[in-house]
Amino acid sequence: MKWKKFTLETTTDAVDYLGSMFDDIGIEGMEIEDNVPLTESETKGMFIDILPELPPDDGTARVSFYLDEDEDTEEKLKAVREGLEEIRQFVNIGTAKITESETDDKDWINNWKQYFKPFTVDHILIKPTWEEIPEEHKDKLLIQIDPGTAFGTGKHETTQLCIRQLEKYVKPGVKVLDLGTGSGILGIAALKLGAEYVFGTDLDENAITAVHENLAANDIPEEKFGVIQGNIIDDKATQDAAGYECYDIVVANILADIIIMIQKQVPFHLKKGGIFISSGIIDMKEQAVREALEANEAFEIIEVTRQGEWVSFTARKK
Ligand SMILES: C[S@@+](CC[C@H](N)C(=O)[O-])C[C@H]1O[C@@H](n2cnc3c(N)ncnc32)[C@H](O)[C@@H]1O
Repeated sequence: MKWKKFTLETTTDAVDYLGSMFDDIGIEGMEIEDNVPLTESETKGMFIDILPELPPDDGTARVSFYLDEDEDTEEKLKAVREGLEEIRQFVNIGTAKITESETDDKDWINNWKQYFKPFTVDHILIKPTWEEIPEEHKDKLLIQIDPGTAFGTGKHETTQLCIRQLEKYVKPGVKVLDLGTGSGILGIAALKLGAEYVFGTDLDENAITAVHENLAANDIPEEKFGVIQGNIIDDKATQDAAGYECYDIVVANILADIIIMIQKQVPFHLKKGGIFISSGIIDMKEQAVREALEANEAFEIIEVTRQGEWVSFTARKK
């Protein structure tokens, strides 16, 4: 589908009003560029390690919206301009200059799919659900994935670090807790490697749908993989749903800062002697995670693995 991109120069005070005006006239979605610092909870909700340095907030904002090439652009822009005049009555909307900055052919939701091709991690073949099995990999252990809008194609170094540790520690019949399950790729890998049952949690509601779809794609019965939206760090309902001291392995591929918090809770869910595989740790945060694990009397670190700039710690519950 072809889209036309329009960018409006405005103020941060006007942004909320613009959103509601766009809704009213049927423009779906908008992109906001401003220099307003993120709040602590916004930062926590983002999957990034290092925040970019922003120039000071000068109260200006650039708001972009997209119109389908086939719709009547002039009519929509007229409605936008009328809406702007109404908003101008009660809030400073800045210059309100609109520029058509780009015409592009994009399908943002699906474009990434052309770059997701089958690949192997040791003897495991990970392939998108829509691709054929390459002839030369017919003998591999197959995992089929469509992450949808959740995280986890398996391509990321942090996921591969976890898969390799799962290959090492999953024995037939084990129970696995997959924290930050995303597409469910790690839980599915564990089941394919012989695990009896997986329980997954994620903050992202899209993960729940993705896990169900990927279970179906891999012919895995739903009862083998329970999944809920929730935060095991501080939510008692999520902790109860996961259950206590019943897992042989806990795997968590999340950010270093989250691993530091989550490792305090993990021993309550692991059996004695159980294994905690943690990943998502950028090398500059390795020492901080190491210190947290060493300070946790329940754990002894048994292995540190690396891929690129990413680090994974494997610890055993004493
Ligand atoms: C890097 S992705 C990992 C996805 C998948 N497990 C993989 O290895 O490819 C991290 C996931 O953790 C989730 N997440 C972040 N904080 C979390 C928390 N406190 N509890 C559960 N999930 C969390 C994110 O929503 C995201 O889906």
